[in-house]
Parts: sequence; C-alpha cells; structure tokens
Amino acid sequence: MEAEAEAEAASSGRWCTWNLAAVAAVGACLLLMHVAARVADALWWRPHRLEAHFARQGVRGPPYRFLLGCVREMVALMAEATAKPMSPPDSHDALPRVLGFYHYWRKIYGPMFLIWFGPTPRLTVADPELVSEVLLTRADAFDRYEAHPVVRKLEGDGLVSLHDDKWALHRRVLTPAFYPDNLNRLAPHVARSVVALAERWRAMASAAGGEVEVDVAEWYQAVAEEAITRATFGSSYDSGRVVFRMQARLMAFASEAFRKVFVPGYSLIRASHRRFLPTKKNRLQWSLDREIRRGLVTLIGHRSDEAAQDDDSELNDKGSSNGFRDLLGLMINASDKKEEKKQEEARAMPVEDMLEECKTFFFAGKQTTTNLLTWATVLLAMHPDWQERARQEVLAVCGADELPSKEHLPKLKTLGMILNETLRLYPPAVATIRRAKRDVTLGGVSIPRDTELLIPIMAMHHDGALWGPDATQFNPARFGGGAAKAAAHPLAFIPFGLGPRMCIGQNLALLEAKLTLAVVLQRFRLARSPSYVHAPTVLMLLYPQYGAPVIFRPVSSQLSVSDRTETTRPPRH
Ligand code: HEM
Repeated sequence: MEAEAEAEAASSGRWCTWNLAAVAAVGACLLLMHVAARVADALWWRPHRLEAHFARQGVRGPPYRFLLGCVREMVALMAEATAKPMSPPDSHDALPRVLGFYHYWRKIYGPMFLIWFGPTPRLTVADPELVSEVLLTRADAFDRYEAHPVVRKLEGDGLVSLHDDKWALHRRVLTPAFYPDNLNRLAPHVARSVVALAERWRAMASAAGGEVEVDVAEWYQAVAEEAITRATFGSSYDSGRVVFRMQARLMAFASEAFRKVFVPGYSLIRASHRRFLPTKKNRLQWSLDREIRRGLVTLIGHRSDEAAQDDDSELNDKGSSNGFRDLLGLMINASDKKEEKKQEEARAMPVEDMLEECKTFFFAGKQTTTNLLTWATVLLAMHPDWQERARQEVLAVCGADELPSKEHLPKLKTLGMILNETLRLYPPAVATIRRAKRDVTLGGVSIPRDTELLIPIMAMHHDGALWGPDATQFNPARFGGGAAKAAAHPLAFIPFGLGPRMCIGQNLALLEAKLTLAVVLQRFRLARSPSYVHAPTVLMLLYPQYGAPVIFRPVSSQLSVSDRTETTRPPRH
C-alpha cells in the first residue's frame, strides 16, 4: 500500500512538474509571440498604417522600408549632392547641395511630405504660417526632439535638451546673462581678442611681403571661444578657460566620431555601443571628462564660497567685478539656499546641472558663431562691392584705428544687413525638429502623437515664393526695412528659431559678429582665395566642406592681391 502511495505521489509530483513546465513553456511562447507582435507592429504594421493615414489626407513621401525607413535613399541623395562643389562656383543656390534629400523629394511630393527615420515618421513643414504654429503659438503641443546620445554627448544635457519645468527654470535663471546691457560689458574683451588676431595676421602678411591666406573657419574659433568663456565664467575667466580648452579637445573627439557615423538613424545606433569600449581614444576621452568635471566642481566650489562669504558682494549680486552677470554666477545664485528660502528645493540647481549647462553653452555658443563669421567673411570676399560699402560705414562710424565699441554697433546698419543676408543664405542651423506630444491638427492635416516634424530653416530662407526671384542671390539690401519686412511673410526668416525655445544666445552671437567684422574691415581687404572651394555642407551645422581660406590684405598696404601669399593656420592649443 505504502509503495503504491509512494508511486502515486511520485507520479503526481512528476505530473505537477510537467504541468508547471508546460505552463511555463506556454507562457514563454505567449510572451515571445506578444513581443514579436509588438516588434512587428512597431517596425511594419504601424509605419504602414501611418503611411495610409497620411496618404488619405494627401500627404505622401518615399515609401517606408522595413527597419531603415528611407534612410538608405536619404544617405544616397546626400552623398550624391555633396560629391561635387557648387556650380557655378559663386552660386548661392546651396539648398540642393546642403539638404539634397529635401530638395529632391519636395519636387516630387510637394512642401509637406513624409519621410522615415527608421520606423519614426517625420513630416516636413516649411510654410511660415504652420511653422509659427509649431514653434510659437501652439508650442505647448510640440516637444524638442530628443537627440541621439552621441549628439547629446557633444551638446551637453543642458538647456538645448531639457524639457518642461526643468527647462523653464534653467531658461529663467540664465536669461539675464543675455540682456543687451549685460552683454555690452563683454564688448571690449571681444574687440580686443579680435584685434590681437588681426595684429598677428598683419605681421604674417608683412613678413610675406603683402598678404596672408587665413582659414577663417579655423581662426574664428578663437574669437567665439573667448566670448563664450567670458560669458560663462566672467570673473573666473582664467580657470574657466583651462576647463573649456579640455572641453574643446573632448568635442574634437566627439565630432570625429559623429563625422564617421553620421548616417542618420542606423549608423548612429552602431555608434552608441562603440562608445563604451575601453579603446585608447575612449580612455583619453573619459579621463578628459573626469578632468573637466573636477575643474568645474572646484570652480563652482570657489565661487559658491565667495558668494557665501559676502552676500552683499558684487560677485553674489552681479557675477563679476565689472558688473557682468555670467552664466555660472547666475546658476550659483539660483542654487543659493539663502536666496530663495521658501522654495529652495524646487529652485536649487544642482552642481551636476551646472556642469551640463557649461558644456551646452560651450557647444552651442562656439561653433554656431564661428560658422556665422566664416560665411559672412567668405561672402564679403565674394562680393567686393558690399565689402567696400561695409568698410566705408565702419570707417565712418569707428574711424580707422579706434576699437569698435558697443556705442558703434547700432550704427553699423550695412553690416547688420550683411549679417542677416548671411544668416538667410547660410544659416548655421539648417533645420530643427519637433515631436508632437499629442494628436494634433496642423494646416488641416491630422498628425498622430509622436510624429516628428522637420522644419527646414534653410529651405524657408531660399524659397522663391517668399523671397522673390532673387531668393538665391546675395542681396543684403532686402533687409533695409528690417527683417520682418524682407520677405512676403514676417516669419520667413528664422535663423535663431522662434517662440519659447528661440536661441538664448542670439544677442551674444550678433554682438561678436559685428565687432569682429568691424575690426577686420577696418584693417584688411578681403579677397577670394584661389584655393577656396565653395562647398557648403551640413554636419550638425552648416560648414564649408573644404575649409574657408580667404586672402587678407592690410588696408594700408598698396600691394595688390597677388601670388605673394603666406598661408597660415591658427596655433593648436
Ligand atoms: C549665429 C549663431 C547662432 C545661431 C544661428 C543659433 C541658432 C539657434 C537655433 C535655431 C536655436 C533654436 C533651436 C530649436 O528651436 O530647436 C537655438 C537655440 C539655442 N541656442 Fe543658439 N544659435 C547661435 C548662437 C548661440 C550662442 C552664442 C549661444 C550661447 C551663448 C547659443 C545657445 C543656444 C541655446 C542654449 C539654445 C537652446 C535654447 C532653449 O531651448 O531654450 N546659441 N540656437
């Protein structure tokens, strides 16, 4: 009996185990099927449903292909567009080269079309009326696009990528640094740093017996770096400079990685795991990252101590001894518990956030302004008539030797028009992206939540319907009546974006650009270099693909632009 009971128990135990195993196997199968169904839906059915949804409303585009969307076609179109330089070489009809895929598909599908970044739908919106809805009047329905980690590493986790309350707090805290009165205090520093460069170019030109070829895309980085370092660190400029030099090295690594992998979508995916491998380069980057962090933490510590020691000191109140309110000082003040006793936790800005903001400002402030200055100088060299008009204005307003100052800047109207025309034809930020936070209707088209919207700033700036038949010509005169009246729509010109997320550094960029060009025009005649190849291309920002060599000839020199040219590159730090 006992044996029988034992056998029965054993058999029922086995039955139980099998049963459990079977249930587990069925469960695993169901789970796998569920996951497979979700993946299939995300990568196949959903994109096709969305394609049909938009097609029913008359919005079409290149067909979705499994996993890659239309990235492969996009890359091929971009590669074809950038294979040859601009033709003719003085043409400013750069859109087909810079945004080759947009130009090609727009001709086929019209201004609003659908492309696929992998399985993510991206709708193009280039009508200023609709763009102003997205960026300005209905901005709360759209979020800034979440950049890929490789890009985020470059741009830092600061204002550019923050959202909602945290973004609002940072924006409020940092805005006073960019008030015109505050920025004016930086003007003498910026002007002096350009004069120092100008002296070096003059010495090189004179050593070469006439003129010097300057790659402005390289040299102007020093000007932009000086300005953004002062804006960020104010009175702690020297220590901040050391940190930002390391940041520049780190950025060089990151942009090299970006350059290698910028095949939208899928190559970036591959890049994301490569950055975790302990290669020699990665180890150097990690060590730089640690050094930057250590440097900034020490700096923040010093500044916080100074502020705490003297609550009424000029530093705590204004950020630096000449009254300049720098970004770091503003952030330290915001995290000063004594200042906002009631809501201190909510308002405090942790050190980690300050670090990320410093990185963001270095990235956002340096390359953008360098690009604007580069294109403006290239255009002045290409258009000697406008160059001479601008020089005459600078000489009339600032004199031949006087250091251009904040008082001079509003009077440099021609220079302002030239800068606007540069930003129109060659906007450093060629496009921006938003994501619909919820289902929305735009221009009569129903757009499901999570659809991305691509706003091709450069295409709006080159649109003949908005700017007239000379849309692709360099004609600064069109800005004579102000930017809002230059085109058929007052919001057709948006180099700094629009709405609540509009560029916070716009005033600083324009101050730097005007001061720099005023100093350059006072001292040099600019000519197109025979080695310059006109080939604008996009790599996050709008770059000259083969550099931007420009011939600088000191104004006092009687020598003509000749082959007695010294070629120079800026010193590497
Ligand atoms: C010619 C120079 C510049 C151009 C063309 C430019 C362009 C832009 C554009 C188009 C945006 C808006 C992006 C969007 O809406 O998605 C933007 C945002 C931003 N820019 Fe600039 N920028 C320039 C200079 C600067 C400078 C000098 C700084 C820093 C000192 C700066 C810092 C920022 C920041 C932090 C944001 C994000 C603002 C936010 O989301 O609240 N930019 N910029």
